[in-house]
Amino acid sequence: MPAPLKVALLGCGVVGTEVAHRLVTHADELAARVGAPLEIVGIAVRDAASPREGVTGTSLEPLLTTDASALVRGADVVVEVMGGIEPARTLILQAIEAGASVVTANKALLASDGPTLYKAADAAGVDLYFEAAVAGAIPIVRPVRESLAGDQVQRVLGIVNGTTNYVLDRMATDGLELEQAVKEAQALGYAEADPTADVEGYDAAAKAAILASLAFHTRVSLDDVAREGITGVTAADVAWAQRTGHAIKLLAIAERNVRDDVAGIQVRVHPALVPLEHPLAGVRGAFNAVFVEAEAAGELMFYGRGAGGAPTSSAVLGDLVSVARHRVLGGRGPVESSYADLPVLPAEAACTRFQVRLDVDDRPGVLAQVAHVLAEHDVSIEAVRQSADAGAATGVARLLITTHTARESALAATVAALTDLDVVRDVVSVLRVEGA
Ligand SMILES: NC(=O)c1ccc[n+]([C@@H]2O[C@H](COP(=O)([O-])OP(=O)(O)OC[C@H]3O[C@@H](n4cnc5c(N)ncnc54)[C@H](O)[C@@H]3O)[C@@H](O)[C@H]2O)c1
Ligand SMILES: N[C@@H](CCO)C(=O)O
Ligand code: NA
Repeated sequence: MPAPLKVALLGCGVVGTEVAHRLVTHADELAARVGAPLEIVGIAVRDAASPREGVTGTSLEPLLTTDASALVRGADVVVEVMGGIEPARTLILQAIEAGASVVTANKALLASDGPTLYKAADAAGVDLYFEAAVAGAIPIVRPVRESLAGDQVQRVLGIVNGTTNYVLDRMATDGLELEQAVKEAQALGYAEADPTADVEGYDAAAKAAILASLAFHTRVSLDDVAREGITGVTAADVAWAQRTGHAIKLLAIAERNVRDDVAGIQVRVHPALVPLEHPLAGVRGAFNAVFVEAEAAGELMFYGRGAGGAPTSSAVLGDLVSVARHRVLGGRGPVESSYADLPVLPAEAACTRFQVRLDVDDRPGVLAQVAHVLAEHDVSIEAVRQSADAGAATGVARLLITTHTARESALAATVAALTDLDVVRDVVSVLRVEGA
């Protein structure tokens, strides 16, 4: 068997500890799969003296170091699971310059500065793998980068944030308000003490940017993603969604689109109504799923755990085995593919169906006025439902309007005009309908 490959781990938290353990526990099998043993040469942490469950008192403890820079220079493969932009970015670049291949789980870094890393890896002739950065354990980066490399991806719809999926699911199953459900997610360790990155959609937006880059061979960064989190979703929205045969999901959407004869792509993250018959509607709890529509393959769905130490370590170790095999056998994996260079179209160009809930005066002619506003803005109505809803006051009717496909900008103008009508008391909610 060839000499061991030196593996440097950056970070020994939720993911790093699991990766280290599995490297030790399954050392023989991993060596057989790679064709060489994988030897951990060090684990970089902020404070080597602080006690760590599963590390302190084990054979891993002497490997802890606070000198990450020195560690990356002597490695064959660097596994970055520390997170954040700096020093992760500098350390990855140092590793690449020193000729090491890199495996990272860092979606935030890839979505903000991926091209710098890809370019450096390409120039140095080393691998940069990142399966764990999107939807944790679910194989999705590799299927899109490799298995679908001969196809034309048209659209990707993903539930890529487990925390928000858990929260929305709890709102649906027990009628919880958002705040209550977030507290529950925090108690279970899904949501951070500061849940902003999850509930405001930043985490999903980073993953959307990475998926869109891969699917459409185009550079897409976090700034290109139109983002709306779930903080505006109420228990009433969820109940109404159920009544009309939908689930509310936070979706990451990347799709081909055409605007003013210009072919481009659209990347957005927002809560959406998904018909209960759609496979994404059945993704419960903290699970993730990515639904891909490709020209030849048709519809595909990838489902599993998007977070957690063990599931995420599965993706990290899969990447580690791949890049290590390349070092043993020669060759490399795919490099960045951005040849298509499609423009990222503005959010207002997105086309989808909408469901608008309105409280209006309950008297003759009101429905006609409302319908006229939609017609004026070229928004076609698919269905209208009127109910004397519990929550609504006397003399007030609640209208639920579902539109045919309309442009985001047309819908926004419609909602503004509806708000200005005297007969409209309140535009209670506007939700996009996806996957229909
Ligand atoms: N936890 C998950 O479920 C999950 C899922 C997918 C991807 N990820 C990604 O994996 C990465 C790690 O996540 P985690 O949950 O294990 O984080 P964590 O906070 O549990 O662990 C981070 C580790 O990195 C170390 N570290 C941080 N900054 C450092 C620095 N400047 N110098 C030295 N060491 C430093 C910390 O000491 C700690 O050991 C992140 O990029 C995250 O986005 C996590
Ligand atoms: N916080 C993320 C996990 C890491 O990306 C989630 O809830 O899915
Ligand atoms: Na993944």
